[in-house]
Amino acid sequence: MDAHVRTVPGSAGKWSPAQGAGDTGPRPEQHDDGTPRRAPHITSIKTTSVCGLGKLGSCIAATLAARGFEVVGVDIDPQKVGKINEGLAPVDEPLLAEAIQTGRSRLRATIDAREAVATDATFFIPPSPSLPDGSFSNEFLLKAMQPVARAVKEAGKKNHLFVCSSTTTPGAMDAVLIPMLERELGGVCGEDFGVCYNPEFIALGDVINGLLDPDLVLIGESDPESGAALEELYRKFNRNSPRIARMSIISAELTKISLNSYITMKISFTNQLRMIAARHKLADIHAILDALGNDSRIGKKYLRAGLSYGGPCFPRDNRLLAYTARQVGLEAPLAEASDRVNERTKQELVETVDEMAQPGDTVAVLGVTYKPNTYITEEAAGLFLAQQLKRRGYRVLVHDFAATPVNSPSLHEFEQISDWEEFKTNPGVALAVICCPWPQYRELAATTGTRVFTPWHL
Ligand SMILES: NC(=O)c1ccc[n+]([C@@H]2O[C@H](COP(=O)([O-])OP(=O)(O)OC[C@H]3O[C@@H](n4cnc5c(N)ncnc54)[C@H](O)[C@@H]3O)[C@@H](O)[C@H]2O)c1
Ligand SMILES: O=c1ccn([C@@H]2O[C@H](COP(=O)(O)OP(=O)(O)O[C@H]3O[C@H](CO)[C@@H](O)[C@H](O)[C@H]3O)[C@@H](O)[C@H]2O)c(=O)[nH]1
Repeated sequence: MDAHVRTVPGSAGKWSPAQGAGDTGPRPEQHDDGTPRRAPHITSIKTTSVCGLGKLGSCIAATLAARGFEVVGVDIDPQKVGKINEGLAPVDEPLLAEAIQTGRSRLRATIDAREAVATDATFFIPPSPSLPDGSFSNEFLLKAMQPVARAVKEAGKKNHLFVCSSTTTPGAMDAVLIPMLERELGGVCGEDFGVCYNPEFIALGDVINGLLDPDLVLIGESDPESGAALEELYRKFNRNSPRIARMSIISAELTKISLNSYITMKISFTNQLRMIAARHKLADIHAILDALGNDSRIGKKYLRAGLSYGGPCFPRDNRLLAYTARQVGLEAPLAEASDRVNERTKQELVETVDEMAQPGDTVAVLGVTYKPNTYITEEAAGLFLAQQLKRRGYRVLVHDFAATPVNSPSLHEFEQISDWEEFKTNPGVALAVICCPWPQYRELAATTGTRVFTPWHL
């Protein structure tokens, strides 16, 4: 069987939108051989469990509890479990502590995954790190799902709903994760138990509001009953009335990475245009982008001239689309070009700074996170610049409003600017480069002897 287009086991052939309760048409009552189709008997979801209480999972658990659902949180990290049980936020995220307080009477956490069995549905949200070929590892999802499946089997439970919220390689749910569940449970997915693929479109720093008021809820479903149960949960959970898009699991896996890949394409287009405009003395990239953004087909969002995109999602989700194309014998030149332009954007920053100063000079790199309001430095332009300048023989000072050597160990190799209040009035360096648009950097005074380079045009 083609691992990337798996038929729904036990249903009449390939999943089609007509089988989704959110779309039109009746669900198939029979298999191809005429035997009656069973349904997994999933009804209303009142109690939930969330496996993986990290940056995303802890927010899902807390907001579910805050919105009235009973929640059991599961994590292999006893510290995160302990924090939740003490009513404290296990990760730094605005509004998370408040959500935990609001839902405290309905939220508890454990390291014992078997406790998830007592709930109607389990959301799985462990890491799915990138592998060197661009695909995402299934290892943590397999390890998180397996004990829950075993416990469901031991309990003789028939109607558990398994919801995967981690980002997966398209095809992995059907080729790897569902077959594991079928083996462990000794049943057929979509008949004896249900599976949904349900990634969230949240941005770090705004996760709680992003979960409660999303533009889109995406549900890939093994069968209409499972999709309908999850849709009903979201109708109670969301504060707005978002579009709930229901589809096959492979469609949802492709939708998830396509959305991020489309936006990275937009950012790279902007950077390409910025580099072209920079070669024309009278061209103003801001005037150009402002005009372009007025066309409703383009829009103003993510059309800001700045630096490269970074973080834990955009770069790797875009590369995953290219991997997914290669797996079916195709190229994804747009995704690959976005990646190349992004790498070129990083190099261009280093070259520009190298033209403004010289090895031996002291350069302050201000903002080493991939965006404001987070401590994450993964694939951040500022961190890349600091590393490259140090290699070229500059003395590099680093500052950030959230990232420190403690929460971002890659900063250990740099001298830190610890007192921003003092530095901002008297920088005393050859050059200061604002690599992340934290608004506080607007306060940086232009003083004699210090040049300030602001690629984000704060
Ligand atoms: N952070 C984001 O902005 C974001 C956004 C959208 C999607 N995602 C996706 O969500 C997933 C998780 O991301 P994250 O940033 O929350 O990761 P994270 O590393 O912050 O958290 C993962 C958590 O899972 C726990 N864990 C690991 N193995 C486990 C197991 N077997 N059982 C239970 N818990 C286990 C870890 O201890 C950790 O607390 C990834 O697939 C990521 O791509 C993340
Ligand atoms: O005009 C812009 C806007 C943003 N960025 C950069 O884009 C990156 C990502 O920013 P943002 O989207 O705010 O943060 P993320 O937390 O990475 O969220 C993205 O990745 C998540 C994980 O997949 C998705 O759920 C979200 O929808 C998606 O926005 C950052 O480096 C920004 O500097 C730009 O370069 N130009």
